[in-house]
Formats: sequence, C-alpha cells, structure tokens
Amino acid sequence: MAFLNKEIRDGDNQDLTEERRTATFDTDKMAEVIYGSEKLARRRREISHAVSRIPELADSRPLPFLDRFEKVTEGTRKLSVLDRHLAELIDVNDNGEALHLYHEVMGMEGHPLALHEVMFVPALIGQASDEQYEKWLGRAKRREIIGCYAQTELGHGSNLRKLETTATYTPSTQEFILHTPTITALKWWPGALGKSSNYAVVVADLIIKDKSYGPHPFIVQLRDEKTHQPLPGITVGDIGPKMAFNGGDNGYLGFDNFRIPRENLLNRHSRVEADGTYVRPPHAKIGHSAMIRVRSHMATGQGWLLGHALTIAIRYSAVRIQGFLEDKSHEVKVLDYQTQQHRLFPAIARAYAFIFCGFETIRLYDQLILDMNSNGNTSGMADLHALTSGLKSVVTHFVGQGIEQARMACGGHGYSMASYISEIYGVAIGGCTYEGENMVMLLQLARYLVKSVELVKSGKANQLGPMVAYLAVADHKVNLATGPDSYVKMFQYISKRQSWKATEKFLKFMENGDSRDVAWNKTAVELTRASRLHTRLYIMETFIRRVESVTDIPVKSALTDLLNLHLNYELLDVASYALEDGFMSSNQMDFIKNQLYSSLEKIRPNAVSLVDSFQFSDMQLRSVLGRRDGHVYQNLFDWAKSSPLNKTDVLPSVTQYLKPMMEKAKL
Ligand SMILES: CCCCCCCC/C=C\CCCC(=O)SCCNC(=O)CCNC(=O)[C@H](O)C(C)(C)COP(=O)(O)OP(=O)(O)OC[C@H]1O[C@@H](n2cnc3c(N)ncnc32)[C@H](O)[C@@H]1OP(=O)(O)O
Ligand SMILES: Cc1cc2nc3c(=O)[nH]c(=O)nc-3n(C[C@H](O)[C@H](O)[C@H](O)COP(=O)(O)OP(=O)(O)OC[C@H]3O[C@@H](n4cnc5c(N)ncnc54)[C@H](O)[C@@H]3O)c2cc1C
Repeated sequence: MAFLNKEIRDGDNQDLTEERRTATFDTDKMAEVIYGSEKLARRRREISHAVSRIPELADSRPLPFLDRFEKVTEGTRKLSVLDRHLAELIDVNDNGEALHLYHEVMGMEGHPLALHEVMFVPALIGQASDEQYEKWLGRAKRREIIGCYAQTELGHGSNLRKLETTATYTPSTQEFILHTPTITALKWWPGALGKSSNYAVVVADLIIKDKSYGPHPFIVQLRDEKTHQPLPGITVGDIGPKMAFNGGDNGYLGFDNFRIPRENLLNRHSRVEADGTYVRPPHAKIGHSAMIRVRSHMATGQGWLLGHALTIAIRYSAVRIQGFLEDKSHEVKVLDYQTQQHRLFPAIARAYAFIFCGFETIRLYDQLILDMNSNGNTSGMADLHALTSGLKSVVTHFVGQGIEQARMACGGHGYSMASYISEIYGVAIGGCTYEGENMVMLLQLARYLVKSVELVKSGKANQLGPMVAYLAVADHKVNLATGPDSYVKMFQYISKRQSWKATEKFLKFMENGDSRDVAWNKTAVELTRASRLHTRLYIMETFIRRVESVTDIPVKSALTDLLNLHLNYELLDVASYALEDGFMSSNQMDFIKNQLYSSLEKIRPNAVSLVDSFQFSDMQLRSVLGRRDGHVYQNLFDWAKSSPLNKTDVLPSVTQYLKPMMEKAKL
C-alpha cells in the first residue's frame, strides 16, 4: 500500500508510524507547496540523499560535544570537502539548491562563508558599478576571495548616521584613508570577519574636504592573499563566544590610516570624482540594499527554523507516552493533550505562514532590484523598507516564542542539547537583533504608518499604497462565520484603529508643545503596537492568498485547517483591541475560541505529517530527540554514552579534588 506520508519506513517507532498512517495528504505534495515547486522539493531530497553517501560531509562528532575551536575547525573542514563535491551535488547557479546544501552540511552554527554569500556578494551585486563587477564579482563568486559585511561598530549599530569609522578622500593621491578614531569606532560583530575573510564591504562615513556625506560602502582588502596575515594598518580578530553561531567568527576590525584607491568606493549609485566632487545617489538610502535583502529573506529562513523545532517537538510528542485520559489502563501520547496541541499547533501554522509570506516578500525584493538596475526606479524602496522592517521584527519575535514553547513541550529532554532546540533558539533569536534591532525596526514601519494616516487625514487617501489602503476604509460590523475575508476585515479594523490612535496621540503631544522627537518617544510603545498589527495583517493576507492558490485538494484541505487555526489564534490574541470599543462582541470571542479548539482537533491526525512535510533530514535537524525513526530512548542513551565525560569511569577531577575532600570528611 502506498502511504501518503512518505516518511514511513520499516523499523521506525510504531507510535510514529501510526501517526504517519493517518495522514490525509501526500507529504511530497505538501513539500512542493512549502518550497514553491516540485523541482525544488525533489531536488532537496535528492541532495540530502547524495550528501548522506559522502561520509566526509557528516559531522565528525555531534556538534554539542565540540568546543568553539573545534566547531570552527569542523565547519572549515566540511566547507573544503563540500567545495570538492559542489558541482556533482547541485546546480551551482541555483540559489535554492545551494541554500539547502549548505543548511544540510554546514548546519546553523556558522562557518567562514556564512556572510560571503548572504551579504558580501549581494552588496557587490547591489552597489558595485560595471567595472567593479568586472574586477571583484567573478573573484568573489569563484571564492578566490572571501568577504563579509562590516558595518556595526562597538559603539553604534542601530544609528548608522553616527558610525565613527571615517573614509577621508585625498584628491592628491586619489585615495580614501580609512581610520578608526576611537575604541567605539571599531567594527564589531560582522560575521566571518574575525579569522576567515580576507576582504570586506566596509561601511564608513565618507568625508570630502572636511564635509561628512554619511555612511557609504567600500570594498577593502584586509589580509594578504597569500599568507592571510592582516595587512599593515589593519587590526582584526574574533569577538569571542556568543549565545549561538559559535562555529562562526564574528569579528572586530580597526583601521590605522589605511589607504584604499578611489575606485574602491562601491559606486554604482554614488561616486567621488577625481577632484573630490561628490555625485549623489538616486535615493538617499540606496546603500542599504544589502540589509533590505537579508530582511526580505528572513521570514522564510526564520519559518524554517521554527519548522525545525516543531518537527522535533511534534515527533517527540507522538512517542512520549505519559498520563491518562479516559482509559486508566493505558497512558496516552502527550500529543493528545489539548494543552500540548495549543502549545504547538498554532506555531506550526505560523511556520507555514512565515514561509509563504517570506516567499512573497522575496519576490517583491527581486522586483525592486530589477527596477533599480534596469531603469534606476527606486520608488518601491520606501514601501519595501517599511514592510521588511516590520516583518523581520514580528517574525523573529514569534519564532523565538514558538521555539521556546517547542522546547518546553519536550519536558526535560527538551532542555538537553540532545534535542538541539536550544541551539535553534539561539540562532533564531539572533534575528531579533541583527539586521536592525526589532524595536528600532518596528518604529521604522511606524513612520510609514503615521505618514499614511496623515495622508488620509489631509484628504489624500488616493495616494496610499495598496498595503495601507485599509487605513482609509470605513468600518463595518463583521460576521466572522463567513470565512477568511471576515477575519481580514476584523483585523483591518483593529490594525487601522491602532494606527489612528497612535497617530492622534503623537500629534496631540506635538499640539501641546512637545517637539516631534519627544512626542514620538512618548508614543513609541503605541506605535510599535500599530506596526505589529499591520505586519500580522500582511502575514494573514499572504497566508490566505497562498492557500487559495493550492490546487492539490487534500493538501489544500489540510492547509485550510491550519489557516483557520491561524486566523482564530491571531484574532483571539489581539481581541482586546476590538473589545475595548465594543466593535467585537463577547459572543464573537466565544465563537473564535470554539473555532480554535475545533481546529486543534482537526489538525491532530495530521500533526506529524505537517512537520514531516518540511522534509528536514536527520542530518539537517541534528536532533537526537527529533529523528525520523522516533527511537527516542535508545538514541538518547547512545548519545549520552558518547559524551566525552563518559570516556572514563573515574574523572581526573574526581581523583584530584572530590576524593580527597570525601576522604578528609571521613577522618
Ligand atoms: C539570504 C538569506 C539570509 C537569511 C539569514 C541570514 C543570516 C545572517 C546572519 C546575520 C547577518 C547579520 C548582518 C547584519 O546585521 S548587518 C548590520 C545590520 N544593521 C542594521 O540593520 C542597522 C539598523 N539601522 C538602520 O537600518 C538604519 O539606521 C535605520 C534604523 C533604518 C535608520 O536609518 P537612518 O537614520 O538613516 O534613517 P532615518 O531614521 O532618519 O530615516 C530617514 C528616512 O529614510 C528611510 N529609510 C531608512 N532606511 C531605509 C531603507 N533601507 N530603504 C528605504 N528607506 C529607508 C526612513 O524610512 C525615513 O523615511 P521617512 O520618509 O520616514 O523620512
Ligand atoms: C548574530 C549577529 C550577527 C551579526 N552580524 C553582523 C554583520 O555581519 N555585520 C554587521 O555589520 N553587523 C552585524 N551584527 C550587528 C547587528 O546588526 C547589530 O547588533 C544590530 O543592528 C543592533 O544594533 P546595536 O547592537 O547597536 O543595538 P542597540 O541599538 O544598542 O540596541 C540596544 C537597545 O536600544 C534600543 N534602541 C536603540 N536605538 C533606539 C531608538 N532609536 N529608539 C528606540 N529604541 C532604541 C534597542 O531597541 C535595544 O533595546 C550582528 C549581530 C548579531 C547578534
């Protein structure tokens, strides 16, 4: 018999197999929807399979047992093996395949090329002129040189206008002099900067004839191409262990009057002529495009991280038997408890929602780059900046929450590194900080929302972009029983009301004499609330659009259950906004809750298959608890036995310190 869940294999844990047999949809078909195409979903499986046949690509030991030095070495070793096999494993021109291969083999703890592909090359693509492409891009793509993106400093990360590293133009030699004037001006945090990269895109304050022109990107050689020694005038190193990413070498960097040629200013959009004349870019923030790119990709990447944690937690919940329901002679799977379902299922819905919404956002980013590069059209930048600022903030926050709930849902074993959930959490939660601290970015979106409300107030609603058009729409009572659109309308009402309330509050402070900045700060919490609601509305709408577009009926039906759960969970979570002015009735609240509980029951038989559909291999998951075979207890015991502490029965520390203490106590 052909099983709809393609993960079923002989010898797997019976409880898990039982779950897989109840699948109402084909997990391969669901994977096509998750990854966007049949080809990519299939290629992911083929690549994972091919990798499993190359023993050198496996982790030489479980990563949690390695110290930092070993992690960095292990990552670099695997990279070099991967390099030899790259062309046989993937189509090297296919980014989707490359991304999967790297996740599979390198894992998530960081490696020397982590920022090369994600920011260095994209910064060149977005910011370099044709001549600079010619000179650098080929070399970077062939990995003759390895680069990173060095922007953040010890003293400033969020406020780019106050970066202290200077790039002073000297017309007599046609060079920029890069300098680090204070300790706070040291570049600090850039991934792969400390030990691996020999080049960097460095963001520094451009100074011409004593005038500052603000942050600009420069391509800078940091290390000798033969010896890898730092060049004279460069101080560079690793910043030490972090909450996660400990296979990566986030670094520091200082310049002592370090000279680079004029043509090293990435000058696709702005440039400095030989005599020092500055040519402005078409958009003041165009130099930020590498950041917008990463922010655009974050929803998908974070959705996958949440998917990792949930795969582990759901599989474990299906094999963990504890406590009773009706029949007191048989304990039940913890997945049968409503509280466990409520803890995990809404997070599955969010993982799907973030992935779908992420793909839509990536398309918007690709379109923007096309417009900018083909005809210099930067008109979409403000919208995309606002959207991605909110999206990265909301998604990373919920992903962090969801992963932590997944950990707790695994009880004691979730706390063990064998589950790997704490590592996933550490990696995901970094996203709340990098690419713009979440509060700072929510306030960027709030600027856009306030401006939009002001447009409506001044009778210019026709100038609103499609994503904020609802801010001008009249309110109507909503009958929630009429499907997803009614939830969208209710959410629009809530989001609109908060944006208007926050704007009115802000304007009132100014009317009463506060400066714009003071008024803004006094309204900031309300503004961030408006941003979150607006973003959650966008996520909800993209989820609905994606589900509507699915053609496979069983897949669509399972996704519709997830979507319904999402709609009810989201609305319940923000209901207080609509209750406070009586727009939502308490009957509607009860309706939402009951819909939610019924969604949990509907999803229950498909829970394992919904996470299996992510098709993360055991290698990619790196979780002893979450392996496909479900033999949790044997796997945990084997793992514990492999702990370096168990190499000897009696540790030297016991002989040296503990025993003498105990012996002394006997006297
Ligand atoms: C490919 C897959 C990748 C997935 C995962 C990757 C994992 C990689 C791991 C780690 C990578 C981490 C890399 C980094 O962290 S790099 C460093 C990132 N740093 C930041 O993000 C800094 C955050 N700060 C800023 O971005 C800005 O300073 C700011 C907060 C946006 C404020 O900028 P600024 O002070 O210049 O501007 P104002 O506030 O005064 O606003 C003026 C107007 O400009 C508009 N604006 C600002 N930025 C942009 C932009 N990028 N595009 C368009 N418009 C922009 C702003 O909205 C204002 O407009 P208004 O009309 O309101 O005046
Ligand atoms: C894992 C990781 C990888 C990174 N990789 C890179 C990299 O490759 N390249 C690179 O250049 N950088 C990198 N960074 C740095 C990162 O981009 C910055 O740390 C980030 O932008 C936040 O800036 P900050 O550290 O200055 O935070 P701060 O701005 O100092 O934040 C501290 C607090 O101040 C608040 N705050 C600050 N400004 C405001 C404001 N205007 N309004 C309200 N509240 C405010 C914040 O909300 C936060 O609560 C990385 C960081 C991490 C953690």
